[in-house]
Amino acid sequence: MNVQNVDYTQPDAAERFVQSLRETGFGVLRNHPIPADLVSSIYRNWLAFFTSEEKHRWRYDQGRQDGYFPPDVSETAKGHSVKDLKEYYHVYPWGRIPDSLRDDILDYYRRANEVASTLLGWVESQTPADIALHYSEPLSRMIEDSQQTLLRVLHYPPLSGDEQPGAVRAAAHEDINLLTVLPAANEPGLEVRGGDGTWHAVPCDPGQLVINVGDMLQEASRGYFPSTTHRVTNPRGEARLHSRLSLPLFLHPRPEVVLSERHTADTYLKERLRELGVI
Ligand SMILES: O=C(O)CCC(=O)C(=O)O
Ligand SMILES: [Fe+2]
Repeated sequence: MNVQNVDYTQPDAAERFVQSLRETGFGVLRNHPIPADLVSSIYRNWLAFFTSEEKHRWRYDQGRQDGYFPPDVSETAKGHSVKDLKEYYHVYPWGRIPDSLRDDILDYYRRANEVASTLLGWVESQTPADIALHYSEPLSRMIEDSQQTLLRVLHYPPLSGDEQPGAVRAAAHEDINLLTVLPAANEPGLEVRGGDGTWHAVPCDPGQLVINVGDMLQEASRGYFPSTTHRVTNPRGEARLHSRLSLPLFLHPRPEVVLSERHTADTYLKERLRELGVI
């Protein structure tokens, strides 16, 4: 398992990055256009939000799925029985966002979507012709004007010691969407499973971006791009007392986009959300 760390500004960036996605389902980018201080200010301000009682006023709406998801409703990964040790906030540009957090998070949403669109262009241009002919439209167009693309602000609280046995920050799972764009978290823990079943830390220094393939791209590329299993492990030692923040952007096509003969983006998403028990 060799997740490549690619300089976004180099002429061979598209080729090296997409090869890493093909071989590992993951790629890491440095020298990308998203300002590191925007990410660190988002982490700082949202940590304050998660550690205040105000968050409860922003509880999510079951139908719209925007807002705050407390630890007792957060996800149970497919095939697992214990809930992940996390709470999160679902940001959509059309959704509810606390006023003081709004400008930064929407600025990030816009910038990350712009980078994502470039990356989908790279993926498209590096897909062999016999696979690309099955894409129902250009990959970057699939997310254009999509209202479904989800920015999740994730908070993994410090461990208290009375967690349920077997509970982890994020149990092994695959992402549902096309690609996930993830700036370096403020603490380590993200791991990807190799073909031989062994776990590998995803290298990601501050300021870098991690990108991974989701099930929808795997579906649209007929398995050419693998949606690999990943997890977030519990910290040990003194790090147990640290909060961990991360900020995955899950790129979701417009609902009517055809992914394959079996699925549109909408039928695919609904099937997976039912499995997760969140709808
Ligand atoms: O927190 C992370 O680093 C990854 C989170 C993740 O994999 C997810 O929310 O799907
Ligand atoms: Fe994930």
